[in-house]
Amino acid sequence: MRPVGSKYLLEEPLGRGATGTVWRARQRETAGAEAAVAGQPGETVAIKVLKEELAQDADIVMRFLRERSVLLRLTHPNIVRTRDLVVEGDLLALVMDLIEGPDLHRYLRENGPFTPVAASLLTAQIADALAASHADGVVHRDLKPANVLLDERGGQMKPMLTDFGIARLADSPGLTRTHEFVGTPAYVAPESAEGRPQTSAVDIYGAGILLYELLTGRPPFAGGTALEVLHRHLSEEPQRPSTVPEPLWTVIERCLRKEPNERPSAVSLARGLRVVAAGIGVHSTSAEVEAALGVGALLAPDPSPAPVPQTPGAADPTQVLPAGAGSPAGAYDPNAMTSVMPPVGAADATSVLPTGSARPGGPGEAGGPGADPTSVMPPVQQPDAPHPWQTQMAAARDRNEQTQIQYLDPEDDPLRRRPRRQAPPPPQHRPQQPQQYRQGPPQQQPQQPQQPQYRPPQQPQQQYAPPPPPPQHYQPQQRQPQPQQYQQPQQQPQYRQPQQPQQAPPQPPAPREPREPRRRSANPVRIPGLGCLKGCLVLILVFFVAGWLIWELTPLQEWVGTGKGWWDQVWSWGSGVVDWVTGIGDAAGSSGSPGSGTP
Ligand SMILES: Nc1ncnc2c1ncn2[C@@H]1O[C@H](COP(=O)(O)OP(=O)(O)OP(=O)(O)O)[C@@H](O)[C@H]1O
Repeated sequence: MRPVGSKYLLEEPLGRGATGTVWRARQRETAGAEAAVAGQPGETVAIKVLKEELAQDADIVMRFLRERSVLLRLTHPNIVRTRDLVVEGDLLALVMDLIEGPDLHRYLRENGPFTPVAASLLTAQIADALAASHADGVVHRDLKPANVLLDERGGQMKPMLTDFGIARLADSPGLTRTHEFVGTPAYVAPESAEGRPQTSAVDIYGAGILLYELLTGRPPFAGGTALEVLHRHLSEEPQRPSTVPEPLWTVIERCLRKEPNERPSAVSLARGLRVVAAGIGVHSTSAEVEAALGVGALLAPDPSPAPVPQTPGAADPTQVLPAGAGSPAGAYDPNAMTSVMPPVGAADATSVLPTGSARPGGPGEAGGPGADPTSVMPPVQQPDAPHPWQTQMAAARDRNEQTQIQYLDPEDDPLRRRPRRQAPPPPQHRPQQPQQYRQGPPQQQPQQPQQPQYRPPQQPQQQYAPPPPPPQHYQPQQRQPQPQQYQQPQQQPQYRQPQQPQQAPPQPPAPREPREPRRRSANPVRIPGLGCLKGCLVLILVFFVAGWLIWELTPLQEWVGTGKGWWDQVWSWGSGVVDWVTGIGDAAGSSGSPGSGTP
């Protein structure tokens, strides 16, 4: 179990998303005053530990801290409560209420679509949560079934909207640099896809997509590539599925308007959905049915939608401003940053700033280039900056691809660092070879004298040594053989020379006297076939001596009965063979000459 701050212990992972991993965790001790919920020791909570690249980015840490007050005060029966924010070293974490139940995405996958009434009532509660957050100036921007948890306590399913504020963190420069995706193609509003100014109406569009998915099991614009999906959001009108009642379709169609100003506010959406739910049930009265059919009149647009900064990467404080600017609770407080910083020497480890994360004057510091708290204008997008759509597309592609691909010099690639046989060195370097041979095991020396597999002089770092002696024995300064080292085959091969030959090598053990390389022959002149002739002569000699011994020491001489000595007997055998061969030659000559035929 890993501690988070001094107050929490991570127990087991519950799931993993694009921005981090959510853990089931336990409270160790009561949190400090800066936490929204102090909690009790032993209480179970959910903790979203944000990805390291988020936590290591000073901009994001500052934004996280600046929005702390917004996130912590965002309370609603249908919003997963953020209890505490922990910043500790390289760790950023949101402590939330633990919701016992699946998320809506999983529920849909396992149970199929909802009935129209159930879908309407469930979405109405989500709209309630949006209405509360929009009133507080907070736009979710990543509304989708996966971000709706179903609280199943008490035998009923209560939708709980989660991940508020995460989209804004993900939108900051640090994450944009790593091509993370903010939003999900199937739920992205047309204005977000196009890079137009966004408002809280993007959440209404998301709610319309979500409602459609609850009714049909899939979002209206899905399938194909992410680019195609985004294109469909921009150009295609959704079609009413036959199973969707007409009043409900009126609501969906209004939520999915391409023009954000034509979408209803969250408040009117919630009200409209309840009216529809009442009018499409089997027990609905005619008045309820009438009211449902006239739902269009209820879906009034939001007169003052909460704004979203246009340019990803801008730490725009207007994003945390409440709609009712000037109200004490919601007004942007230029001192917000100082208000979330603990006093120096604060005892609570959960509220301390990470070391070096808020460098004075750094990009994340108030007054720094990336986060000017006094600015109220959204920054203007640079003309040559990538279009938000491009960024989102790249991120969508890379979403599940955490591996960073970068060029690696093969010489530096440990996987490619293999022994490479080199061309023999030029003759003038031959005198060096015997010493290099002796870096191999002694038993290999005879087999390899003609195959110098060693580095050419111009590449001293690529010396190949068949056995794997320790690195220090390959330093250029050390050419002495170390036969005892060859008894260590378990050592890792080291095929590269150290890159700094000027460095003093480690003190080697006392070297043995170098042995002369073993030569196959002392005779420098090579006569082809000489070896074979010598072998034959030796063989004849052996036969002669063996025959003599047998002739003299065994009864063979008596059996043959010639009475001759060994030498005489051999001489007579030789004469007999010569006569026989001569006779054959004569016979062949006489039969081949003219007139020699038999009469
Ligand atoms: N407060 C919570 N209580 C219980 N489970 C939670 C809680 N918050 C999230 N989870 C679970 O953790 C998992 C991961 O959540 P997370 O929000 O990271 O996923 P996501 O929404 O798919 O990712 P993202 O929004 O980053 O793209 C989800 O399956 C969700 O069910």
